[in-house]
Amino acid sequence: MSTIPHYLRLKPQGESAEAKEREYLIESKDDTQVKFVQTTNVNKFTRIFDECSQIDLYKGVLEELTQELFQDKDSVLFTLGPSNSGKSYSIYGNESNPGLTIYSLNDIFNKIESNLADFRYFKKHFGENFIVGSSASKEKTGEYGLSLSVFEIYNDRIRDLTLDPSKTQNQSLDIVTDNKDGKIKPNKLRQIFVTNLKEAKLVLHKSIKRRAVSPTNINEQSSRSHLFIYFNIHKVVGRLIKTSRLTIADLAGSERTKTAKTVGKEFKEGNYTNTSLTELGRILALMKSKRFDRSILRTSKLTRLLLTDLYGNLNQNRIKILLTLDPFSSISNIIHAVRYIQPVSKVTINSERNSLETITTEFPYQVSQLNEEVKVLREMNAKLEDEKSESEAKLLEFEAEIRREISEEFETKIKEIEVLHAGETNSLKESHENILNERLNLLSEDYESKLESKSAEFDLTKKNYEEKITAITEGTNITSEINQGLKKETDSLKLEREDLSNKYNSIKCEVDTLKRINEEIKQSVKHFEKKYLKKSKKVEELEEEVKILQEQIVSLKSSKKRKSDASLVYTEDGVKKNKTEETLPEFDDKENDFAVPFSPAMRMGKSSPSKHFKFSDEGFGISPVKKLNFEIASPIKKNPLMELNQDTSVTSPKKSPKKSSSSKSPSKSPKKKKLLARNIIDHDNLFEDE
Ligand SMILES: Nc1ncnc2c1ncn2[C@@H]1O[C@H](COP(=O)(O)OP(=O)(O)OP(=O)(O)O)[C@@H](O)[C@H]1O
Repeated sequence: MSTIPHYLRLKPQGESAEAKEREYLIESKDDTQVKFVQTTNVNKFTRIFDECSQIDLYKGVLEELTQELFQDKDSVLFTLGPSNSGKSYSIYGNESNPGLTIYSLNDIFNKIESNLADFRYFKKHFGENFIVGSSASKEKTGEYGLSLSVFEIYNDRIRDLTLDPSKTQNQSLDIVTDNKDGKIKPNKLRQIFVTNLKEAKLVLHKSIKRRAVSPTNINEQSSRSHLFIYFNIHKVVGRLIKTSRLTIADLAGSERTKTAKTVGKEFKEGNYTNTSLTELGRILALMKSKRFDRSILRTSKLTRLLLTDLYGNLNQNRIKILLTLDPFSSISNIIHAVRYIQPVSKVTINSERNSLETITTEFPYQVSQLNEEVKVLREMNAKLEDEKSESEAKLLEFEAEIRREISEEFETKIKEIEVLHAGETNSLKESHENILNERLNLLSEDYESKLESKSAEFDLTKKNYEEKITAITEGTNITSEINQGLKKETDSLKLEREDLSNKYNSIKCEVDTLKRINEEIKQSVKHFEKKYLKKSKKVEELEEEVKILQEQIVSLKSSKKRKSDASLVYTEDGVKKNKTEETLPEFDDKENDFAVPFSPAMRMGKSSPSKHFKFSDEGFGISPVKKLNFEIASPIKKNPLMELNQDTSVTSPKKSPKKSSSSKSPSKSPKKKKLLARNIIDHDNLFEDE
């Protein structure tokens, strides 16, 4: 006979100066017993771990349970202890000091990694709550598989920690027996299939991070929930899947709320924790009693999940408890925590390990019988489930039927009541109608008299208005006459305005024409002025030439006189006579005054006058000077516009109508022809002038 294995781990003092100042609360101790200060009792443990490494703890506590997983044995290890005493450290550890779970996983994978089965077997068996990662391979032909489940009990609610917290805010899973593996567990709890240590560590790390923690006076990151980890080893046996489970539970700190100085939410959490731990202690104590009833486990979720396994496995040594204490903390917390473990130390169990193997070899018939029984029971269970759902459906139908019947019953009752009250209603209706009629009569009389007085008033008002309308109509007639007169006047004014505007337009046109003419005249005057200046220049040149000619004439005259003097003969009467006097005509200097039009070229001695004028001995019938005189005088006397036209015709030899008669002579040069034409014109003009 022995007790349930229960271990104590003592937290080391720590290196900080503050830690070193703290009092050591252990009076005496060895490998299995410890006595704390201020206490009289000696506390016994299966083994006490002081200043031990993580691996030593694993080997001393969990290694055995891990190995037994492969012998189809379920195991439970849970840690107890005040806050900050090292429960989480022992179970998970840290990067440099991995905890019990990591060593256990490492051992599991060492066994199964080369013997993994195709995950589809497990998926098919467990269904939607069996989660397979992308790294899982189908090609495996081994027999094992490992899945992890992580959940917490927080304020008596169960939450799956493998799910995102946003999806599990108000989650509270029920506890059920899973038909697939026959285990008690939270309903729809996810099982995460992992194929190597790295994956398994990741699942653990992620899930533990989601655990409810809050600061207490003792620990900044105090775990406020009971955390459960399931290592499910699945084994393919023919067409069956066998599952054995290792449960590791990290229970919330068992410190007294007074020491933890918690308030509000934390105080409530503390109460839940303490209640569940007290319940755990109570049930552990009861377990040794013959009066123990399995139904007592149902009192809390913690006891149901932990002690159902404990109860079943009690005699098989597959349950272990680890208490962690900090011997440098508070004695009251230590005593408080030890109190939970005391009942366990008193529970004696059969040291003979009645494993399944021994049972199978010793009682093969009974085992096969029991297996048959289990099979039948499972079938019955399935049938009962079907019946249950059928009954539920029937219940719903039945409920609907009852509702229908009740509503029909109510309807008939309502009708009966209506019939009962029909007579009463009619008499009431009549009396009400009478009262109403009387009131209506009174009201109508009153209204009629009021209506009469109002209609008289209306007639009077109507008459007044009619008179006013007549007066207004008369006034309207006068106004229309005035309007007509005004209209006529307006029309005539309109006509007048049209007339005036027409006149204005024509005057405007005239003014525009005059302006244009004026502009043309201005242009002509300008043109003429230019021409006049040109001609004046020409006149000056001609005058110059005339002067030269006159000088020549004078010299010619004097030479002529000399010649005539030389030919003079005295007549009988003493008068000097020219020898040729009879043949020569009388020559009046003034009358026959002429000028040879020398061009500037002639004056320069480049051309002789004889080239331009033909001096005939027969006489000078036409005087070019006359023409010159006319040309000088005419621009001043004539209309400038006429002058412009004449000038154009004269200066343009092609257009001149007079040119044709004189230019016909083929013997004459163009210059001579021009001069000849001018002489003819001059001749005509001379006659006109005369
Ligand atoms: N055996 C040990 N060796 C070294 N350090 C330890 C040991 N035990 C605990 N610690 C340290 O003490 C601190 C508190 O430990 P831990 O968080 O495990 O306490 P806890 O009991 O889980 O507290 P709570 O219940 O409040 O969550 C941690 O920093 C941890 O590293």
